[in-house]
Amino acid sequence: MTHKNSPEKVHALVWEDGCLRMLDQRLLPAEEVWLECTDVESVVEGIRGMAVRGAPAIGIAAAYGVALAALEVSHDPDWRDQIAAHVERLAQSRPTAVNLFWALERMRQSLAGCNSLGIARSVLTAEAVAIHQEDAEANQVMGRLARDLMLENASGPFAILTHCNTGALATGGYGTALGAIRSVWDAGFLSRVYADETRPWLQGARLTAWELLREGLPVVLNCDGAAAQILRGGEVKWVIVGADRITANGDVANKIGTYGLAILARHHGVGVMVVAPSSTVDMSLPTGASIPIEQRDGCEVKSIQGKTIAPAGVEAFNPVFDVTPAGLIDVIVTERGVVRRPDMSGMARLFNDQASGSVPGQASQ
Ligand SMILES: CSC[C@H]1O[C@H](OP(=O)(O)O)[C@H](O)[C@@H]1O
Repeated sequence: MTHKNSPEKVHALVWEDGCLRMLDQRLLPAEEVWLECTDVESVVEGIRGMAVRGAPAIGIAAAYGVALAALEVSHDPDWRDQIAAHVERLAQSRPTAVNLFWALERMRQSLAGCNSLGIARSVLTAEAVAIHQEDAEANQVMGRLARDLMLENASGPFAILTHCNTGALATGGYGTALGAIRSVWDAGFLSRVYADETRPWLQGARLTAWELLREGLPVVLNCDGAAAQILRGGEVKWVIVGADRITANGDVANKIGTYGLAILARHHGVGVMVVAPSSTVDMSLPTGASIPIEQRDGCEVKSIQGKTIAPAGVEAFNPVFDVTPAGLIDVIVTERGVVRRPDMSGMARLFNDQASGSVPGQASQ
């Protein structure tokens, strides 16, 4: 077991000599265990089983999966088809985060330019590393943009509430919503950050609290049901979340519970900010109604880390994302810029190059 996480820097994924090391987030915060992925199937299982999760991190892992595919296939005449079949397997791992399909399309385009397996092996590895690095850099840019926007009207430190985990564990590093929170903290304007526990998978309790506590940020863990009372108190100025897919009109798919949080925030006059890189934008879908929402096994609702908390026979409803309409979002921050009061024209201004539908969004049937 190799520890790659230092107190100041957390990684979800580490690529080393043809091996993708994946921090198994299912075991956090109790244990830091690294899975050694040397074939595509282990990456597919890691994404599907949520050893790695978080929209950008899923895309990055899938990109490395394609690089592993090139290393895995043999020098047969149909090597290109074999890689394409592995890409298809990766595309089936989880349906909602468009970052997965965006990354796979970028790897497909890199593969198309390779005329030998030897070249494909080095080109695809370099492309996956680039996707990883670009995401980490985008998060730094978004952190600055979000911080500057929040400080526009700030007379002093303020509190933020966040949902799920959008930190280094969900991205190429630093985080999206958590990147914005880290940037406000570094500027001396963060009084407290409330982290929703985020039932049923507990990304907030197990991951966000872990990330922020190890860096000394003033994180307070709360039950999802306490968010209304917290927002009513007036201390929180912003609800900041990530995204798994943003459509052409600014609708946002994100962790289940985000929609309700946005309604609460609007009711209490609290700003709603979505922070997400352009790899999360899917201009091929006109509204959030077309976003495929992942339904996971009801056992995730009826148990916690293997301990049953509900009668075995009860039916469970477990959609793990919901869609927040653009009208409930005050601002979307991307590395390309900021969209205030998001709508079709605001999104097109920044993402017109994708408006042609070139983004491979797997729309629901
Ligand atoms: C940086 S965006 C992370 C995004 O992904 C999470 O979902 P999951 O943990 O199921 O992959 C959640 O929607 C976060 O907002």
